[in-house]
Amino acid sequence: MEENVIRHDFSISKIQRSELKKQKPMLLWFTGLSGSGKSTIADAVEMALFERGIHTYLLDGDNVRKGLNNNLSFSPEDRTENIRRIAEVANLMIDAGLVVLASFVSPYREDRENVKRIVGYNNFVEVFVNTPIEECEKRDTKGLYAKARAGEIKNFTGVNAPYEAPMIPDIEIDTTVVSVDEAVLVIMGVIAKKI
Ligand SMILES: Nc1ncnc2c1ncn2[C@@H]1O[C@H](COP(=O)(O)OS(=O)(=O)O)[C@@H](OP(=O)(O)O)[C@H]1O
Ligand SMILES: Nc1ncnc2c1ncn2[C@@H]1O[C@H](COP(=O)(O)OP(=O)(O)O)[C@@H](O)[C@H]1O
Repeated sequence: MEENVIRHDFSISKIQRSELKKQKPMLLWFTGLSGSGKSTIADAVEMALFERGIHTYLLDGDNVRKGLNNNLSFSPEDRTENIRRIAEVANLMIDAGLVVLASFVSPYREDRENVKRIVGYNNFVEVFVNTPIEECEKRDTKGLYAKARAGEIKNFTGVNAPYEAPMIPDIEIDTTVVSVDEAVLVIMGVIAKKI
């Protein structure tokens, strides 16, 4: 089917949309265990960008797994499809000129590689929120680690499903030693030159 779909060349380009917004679009990808601090830091970075007049959008579990991807489970195949769809949505948003922030466990290295392929390596910044599992489990903000330990969740990342850490992330943050404000400063420092 796909071979019969022929792309139409529209008049307004990605570059023109980006110039109108006076910003360079990109994807800031937050990966890490549940409870590591991805959403908290992504939220704070989005606020910092917003205050500087940057047009953003934050993709995370609430607006994706409850909507677009509400037919997907946490099996390896469904996680791969989850991340693929998110990457395609992020790519459209990049095309629209936005700075996109995405906060997903995204435990598989190959899935994250695929995100880079889809959006383009130059548009991608990987933030590894590398908080030790002991700390994530102590926080247990949603009570999910307790459920997973009790055997009530069968493939919970870090407990009974793998997390493949990035080899060379662009930014790495351990929230046991870096505060939210410090994390924002580090991230803003790295992306300031790119936007
Ligand atoms: N089995 C299992 N493993 C990991 N996480 C689970 C699971 N079941 C539910 N949850 C909750 O769903 C959030 C992770 O969804 P993601 O879409 O980010 O996961 S993935 O990227 O497809 O692996 C994750 O949210 P965060 O805590 O924000 O990371 C969990 O709260
Ligand atoms: N330095 C920090 N950075 C980010 N979150 C932190 C930090 N210190 C404590 N926390 C707390 O850890 C929890 C992280 O939860 P959340 O951001 O939802 O993680 P995730 O999105 O990775 O599941 C929040 O309750 C947050 O207040």
